[in-house]
Amino acid sequence: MSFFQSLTERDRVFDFMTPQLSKVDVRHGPILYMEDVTVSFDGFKAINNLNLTIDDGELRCIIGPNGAGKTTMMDIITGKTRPNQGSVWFGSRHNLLHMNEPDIASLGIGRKFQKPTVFEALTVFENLELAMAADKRILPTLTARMTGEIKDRIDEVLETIGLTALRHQPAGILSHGQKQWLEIGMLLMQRPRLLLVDEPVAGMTEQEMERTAELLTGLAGKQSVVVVEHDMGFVRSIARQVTVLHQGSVLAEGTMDEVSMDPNVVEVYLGADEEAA
Ligand SMILES: Nc1ncnc2c1ncn2[C@@H]1O[C@H](COP(=O)(O)OP(=O)(O)OP(=O)(O)O)[C@@H](O)[C@H]1O
Repeated sequence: MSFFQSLTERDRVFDFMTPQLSKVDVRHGPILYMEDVTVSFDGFKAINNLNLTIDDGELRCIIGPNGAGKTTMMDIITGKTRPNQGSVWFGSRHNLLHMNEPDIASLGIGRKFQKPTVFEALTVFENLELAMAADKRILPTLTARMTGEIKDRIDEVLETIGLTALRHQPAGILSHGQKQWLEIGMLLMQRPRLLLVDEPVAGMTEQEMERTAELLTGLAGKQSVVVVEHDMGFVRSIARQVTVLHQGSVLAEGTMDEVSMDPNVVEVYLGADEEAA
């Protein structure tokens, strides 16, 4: 095929769309590797010798009581908080402790905070477009051809998040759940390899929770997804592997059934949760 023919291929993904991501090397191990990580705040160990690995394409749920260190763990992965000791690797090539927040994000680690922060006055479509344009690697090289590719990507993401019919509506009219999906879509625009999702179903209706479960389980495989969630019913509906954090360390790991039967977990977390329910 000639060079000019290759330029007209419909399904071609230009290098600028996935430049760093292909460099994440998972051939010999997990996509995320945390070993012996400790973080102290004024002498208090919010994370204490934490060991955690996430496999490529895995969907992992992280649960644990308030103050267990879940948010701090996400902050370490995204470069917001630096640990006092330990190693954190993305694939086998990228030492995240040597990188800053923007570089970690452009490597393909996306984070969804609990509160949706979509641009309410813009349409659903424009929000997705903006998420792509925010990628500094793309803006200077935009051409009509590439804009077409971005439109295709937006259509694909709209389909994934179930908002195709609402594409031209302002994001401000969306329900809480739809805003959460749109924000996940905004992260997907940049084709992340690892998505960190903080309490995605807080404040959602039952129906929205079901749709979110479908969305997250559908994303797994294509990317790795780490979900921090307090709603045990939701965790049970999506989780294959669950990690229970307690006092900054892993207390238990396994299927939801395995961890629910672990006496230590029942004592510090699930027992109290079920009594409260
Ligand atoms: N910047 C900080 N300075 C001091 N202490 C902090 C700081 N950030 C977190 N902590 C403490 O570290 C511990 C772990 O907090 P973290 O927010 O990571 O827990 P969490 O598991 O996310 O809790 P929650 O479920 O309530 O969100 C808590 O005791 C918290 O008060």
